[in-house]
Amino acid sequence: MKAVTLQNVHFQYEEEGPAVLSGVSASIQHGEWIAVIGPNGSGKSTLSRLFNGLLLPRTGEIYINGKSIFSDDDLPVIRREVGMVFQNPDHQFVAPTVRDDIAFGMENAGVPREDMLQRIETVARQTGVEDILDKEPHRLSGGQKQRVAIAGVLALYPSIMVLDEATSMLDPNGKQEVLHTIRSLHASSDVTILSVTHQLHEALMADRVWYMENGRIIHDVTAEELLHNLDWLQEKNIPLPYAASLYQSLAHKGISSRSLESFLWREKSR
Ligand SMILES: Nc1ncnc2c1ncn2[C@@H]1O[C@H](COP(=O)(O)OP(=O)(O)OP(=O)(O)O)[C@@H](O)[C@H]1O
Repeated sequence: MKAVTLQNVHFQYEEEGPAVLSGVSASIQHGEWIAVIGPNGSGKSTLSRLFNGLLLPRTGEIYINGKSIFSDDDLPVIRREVGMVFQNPDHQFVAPTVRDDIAFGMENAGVPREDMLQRIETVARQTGVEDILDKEPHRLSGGQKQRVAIAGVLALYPSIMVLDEATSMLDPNGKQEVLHTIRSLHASSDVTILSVTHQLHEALMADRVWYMENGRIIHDVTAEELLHNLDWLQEKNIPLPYAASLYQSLAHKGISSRSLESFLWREKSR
């Protein structure tokens, strides 16, 4: 059974409005990390919001861990199984301290108190927020806030985590902190990850990349395949990471640089 199956999914926000998703079919294996890239307005965020039924397709089917998003019985289960982290770290807090904030979702889900304490400890360690549990969320840096948001989602033991441009509002340090957290989560757990991003170097950290255009996934490739199609990426006006752009310039001059290629791979697997 796949973690996610999308079958010919169509979506539009208004009855007579334009098609936003036009026949999306794809699937994700358990434990896989998929990054979604593509131009503004191509439907990336909309697609990510279908994963936990925040939005429902007009037509088509979505199965999450084998359960249909259209089943009234399964939808509440799906909502528990899919954790969402959004772009703006300031919009995700409800409690006066980090600890209470992580506990909030668990209280709503009826997690027993002893389990809650244990889970807070575990997810705080996973996201590196152990030392700020008693702090007020609004006093934290952007990277810390997003890691607390991820901790709150992880505490509910999701099997799928959707991150919609979770690093885009962060400074370079904050981005690094959050990416480090996602990478170690991917390496150490079997949580399935879908991350929407405009940054190619972030997308290259994933196992597979979906490139969207006009409401369709027009490329579904491994990160390796993407790295070997740098010319195509440039045609699509996707800014290349510096090392990739240097590699491409040298390749165009007929200089093949094995050491730069291995550097790119080291960057990817770091
Ligand atoms: N709530 C909404 N109501 C109506 N139209 C919407 C709504 N949200 C998004 N859209 C439209 O749907 C299309 C896809 O938007 P979406 O945010 O999914 O794209 P995106 O690829 O995530 O874009 P970006 O990279 O700019 O975030 C756009 O044309 C957008 O204007």
